[in-house]
Amino acid sequence: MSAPVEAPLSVSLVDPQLADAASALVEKLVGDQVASKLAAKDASLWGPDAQDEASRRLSWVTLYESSKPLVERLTALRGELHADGVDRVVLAGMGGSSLAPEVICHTRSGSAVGGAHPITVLDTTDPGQVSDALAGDLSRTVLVVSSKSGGTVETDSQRRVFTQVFEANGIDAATRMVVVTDPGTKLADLAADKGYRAIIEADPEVGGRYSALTAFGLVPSALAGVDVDGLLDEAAAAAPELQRDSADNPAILLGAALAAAHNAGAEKVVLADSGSGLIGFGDWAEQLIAESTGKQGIGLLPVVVESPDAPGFADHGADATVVTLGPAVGGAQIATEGSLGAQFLLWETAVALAGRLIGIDPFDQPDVESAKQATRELLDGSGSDSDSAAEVEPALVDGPVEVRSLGGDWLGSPSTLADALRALIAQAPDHGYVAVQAYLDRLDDASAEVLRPEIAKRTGLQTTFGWGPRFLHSTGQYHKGGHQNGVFLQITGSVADDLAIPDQPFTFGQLQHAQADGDAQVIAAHGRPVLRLHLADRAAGLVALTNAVSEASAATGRDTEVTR
Ligand SMILES: O=P(O)(O)OC[C@H]1O[C@H](O)[C@H](O)[C@@H](O)[C@@H]1O
Repeated sequence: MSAPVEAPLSVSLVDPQLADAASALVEKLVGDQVASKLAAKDASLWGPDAQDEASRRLSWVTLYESSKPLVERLTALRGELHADGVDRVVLAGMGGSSLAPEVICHTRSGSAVGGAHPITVLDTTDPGQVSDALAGDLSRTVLVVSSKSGGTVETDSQRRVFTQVFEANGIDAATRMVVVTDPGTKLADLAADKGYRAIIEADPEVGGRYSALTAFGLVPSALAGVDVDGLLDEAAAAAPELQRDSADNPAILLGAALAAAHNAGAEKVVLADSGSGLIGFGDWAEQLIAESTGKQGIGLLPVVVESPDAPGFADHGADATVVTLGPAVGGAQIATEGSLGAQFLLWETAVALAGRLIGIDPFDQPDVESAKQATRELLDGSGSDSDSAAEVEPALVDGPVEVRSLGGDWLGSPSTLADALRALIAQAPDHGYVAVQAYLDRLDDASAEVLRPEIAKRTGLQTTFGWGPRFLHSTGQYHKGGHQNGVFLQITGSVADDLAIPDQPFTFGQLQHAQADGDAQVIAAHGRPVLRLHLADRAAGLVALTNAVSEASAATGRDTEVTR
């Protein structure tokens, strides 16, 4: 048992106008006793249509207790693996099955029990990035295969290739596989059949994005050396405060403020870290907010920015609410502070409460499946090739960048990449947003991340950045289900060395491109413009693209840089 945890948790509504707008909603939540009803797992809180789903999705409110028995088992498993010389943890998992352990491991690497151990999170189909993970020291590697549904194609593909490469290196793959999944999935059956090292069943009554404190968050983190008992204690220490029907309950304040902002047209939630010490928390919150609320044409769009100084934060417009994780700085309207375990529970509770106030079901994700379906059809050949972005002749080839468009006849006849970017930006309505979707290698092509602040600075539009296919399991729901005012910049890249997926008729490279094509088709079918840029040379293409963004801003009429 860890030492008792003092977990000061606070939400400050710094902006008086927002605090004022939120106060009526705070009163309503308190009067309706929503916090205590949620603590009692009352599934009726989101209305009759959501009740059935909610009745199977509320175990997250007490995970700080129900996950405790896992701790001992995980400590023992880690000890056994270490005794075998296995201390490199690779995690195969998407969305809710990898975002929380990534934050936990990075945040806690300084406070790990018995010394920190690295974790490699593999939430990608990029052949280069998967190959790099395979090139690590396999003699010391355990693969945690995490999937609630047990059927996610990225995770299954990673499991297949690791199995093959373990065996090729003379390692019994079954001894290196730890599976986390819901009871009764086909992954659970396969793991039992093959005699995998461990099968850890997760609580099926918790959805993926609320599963930080279930086996999905705890197994990889504990194997990587994190004190997960302490994390649960942090959440336990915060719980009484979050369950109180009181106007100073931090979750009530945060949920009411987000809903009040949404209802006043400030539906983008810009998240910047201001010294919280929680590394990557914004990426975890992004999935929680986008998938929980982005549906029925409304919702909150999370925009994770580099710092409170980054474009989109201090210079935000009336369409955005700016939030610091950590102390309020740089014009923050809301600030949240607290330990990691406490902040997981705070944000989960606040988003569930905001969902009630906005009028959506926070536990479903009705638009995620459409892109998966389109990808499957492209891979099995049942989709029409003419629907595939890759099959369309480029409108333009500018140096290393091939330019195509989907979602209407808006591109015209660009003569440069900068023209094409201008045409895309011109499609954004006032208070719209730009989504940059990079189907590239998150490590080797990391320079792509500069596109977000550059585009935001030069257009004055809120701009998000996501690695594909990672974001499909996060903001992907919002893009299709939320406010339909986005324009989409999709980037794919050439594949130098493709990687086969054992016993599948497609490679990682083909899967990655089919995921890009499938999502582009679905977004275009919603009538939204997609500019598809294929980088025939990734490094040169990213340089050309960054230059084109500066060039394009000179004539978009949206260049706010000069006016600031
Ligand atoms: O854990 P899995 O079943 O593999 O699912 C991984 C992810 O898949 C989908 O995209 C869902 O929308 C996400 O909420 C989920 O986290």
